[in-house]
Amino acid sequence: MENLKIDISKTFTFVSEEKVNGYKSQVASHLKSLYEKTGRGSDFLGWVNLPSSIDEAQLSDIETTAANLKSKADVVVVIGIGGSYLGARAVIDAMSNSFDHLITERKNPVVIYAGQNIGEDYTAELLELLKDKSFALVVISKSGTTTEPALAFRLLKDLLESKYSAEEAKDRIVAITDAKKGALRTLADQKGYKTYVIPDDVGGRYSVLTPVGLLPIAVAGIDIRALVKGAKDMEEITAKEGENSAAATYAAVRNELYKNGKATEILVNYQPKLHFVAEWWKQLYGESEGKENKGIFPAAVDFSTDLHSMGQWIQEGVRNIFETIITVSKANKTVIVPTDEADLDGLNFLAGKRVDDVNKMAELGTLLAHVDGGVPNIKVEIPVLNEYYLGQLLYFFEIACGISGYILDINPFDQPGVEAYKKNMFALLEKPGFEAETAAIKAKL
Ligand SMILES: O=P(O)(O)OC[C@H]1O[C@H](O)[C@H](O)[C@@H](O)[C@@H]1O
Repeated sequence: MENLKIDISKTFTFVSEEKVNGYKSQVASHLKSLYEKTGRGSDFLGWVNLPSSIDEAQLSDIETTAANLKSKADVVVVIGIGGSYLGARAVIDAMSNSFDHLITERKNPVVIYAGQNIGEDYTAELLELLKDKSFALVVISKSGTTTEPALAFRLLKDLLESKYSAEEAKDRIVAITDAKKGALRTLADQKGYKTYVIPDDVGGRYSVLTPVGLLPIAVAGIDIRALVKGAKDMEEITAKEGENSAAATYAAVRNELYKNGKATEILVNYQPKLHFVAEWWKQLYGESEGKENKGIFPAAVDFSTDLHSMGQWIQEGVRNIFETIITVSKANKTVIVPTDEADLDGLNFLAGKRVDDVNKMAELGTLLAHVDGGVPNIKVEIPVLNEYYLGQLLYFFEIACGISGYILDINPFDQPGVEAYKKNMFALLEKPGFEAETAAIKAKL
């Protein structure tokens, strides 16, 4: 059976193959540190063996809860931000019909999101919409104290409790949070919600294969067993192949490119369904590596859409970028370009071809043009877009991120910088306990 593959040959006019191979011994030792939990941030390595440690009981419990929510609700609102949001959305968007929200004959509820922004119009429109819908809530916060999801949950819980009896409202809420700490845990225990625990040693951005990702994904009717199996196989492949694995190669080459002035990595997809995989990847790499004044800036584009907006910059702008394409070998569905007698659009030369053939030539043509234009290219390829290969892809990026962070010599498992905005926001909002910060920030205004 085929597995995820990486091709870095189109980086070798910019960095030498020899130099990239030169990372192997340090990559082997970083992998050892990850497996033996001896490197920086070693308290947060629970994700490394997560795919192989998820058991049947956990999977069937999640499926049962998902079935319960499906039987009750037409709309399930997943409340969370950052790592408590992006993994679920990445998989749900990748595996759902592109027009899912417009499909009326449904087997599964529509999954929508809240708590990932503080837009008042978004919030008002959501509350308005839900008034007349049968809905349920999955609220996710590892810390249990993040402002954005807490605010959204307060509002949505109020609406739910005004619509249903106390007992029914309780049965329409699932909370995913810390085992003991945080306001969400206290509330969930008091109200008697069904809860799932986010393990202490799994950080938000590495939590997609815990109930954080798996429950919403299962609610959307997506096969979580195949997803976990894909991740488990990639866990095994990486452990077996070590410094020669695809993940090790990716970590090594991106660091060598970075050393040679390529400070921005652009993740490219040619399937709009992968947009949120890139958003998930941006958090994974951005929060893991952007510290101590170091780190590749993770950016993303959707092609061919963005070739008509960002393509010019990528082709001819500052030469400090490289691209990583996620390529899907075969589309799942078939659309053939028809012949048109008049051929006024001049497209008859494409007649009989699949739309994916056109997409693939756009991909290859762009790749070659960008390499010619001074943009090194890494290709990460999966055979088809399904749950199994998404599982491989997610674990591949996670383990590569751990290795890459260690090559960069930072702690890839903390995010101290995120606190700065929170502190200012609380000071500006005059949160109790922030009196000194409030006085200090007001003096700056
Ligand atoms: O799950 P939570 O504790 O609510 O955190 C949600 C997100 O916000 C934080 O500020 C962190 O920077 C992220 O790493 C985290 O994923």
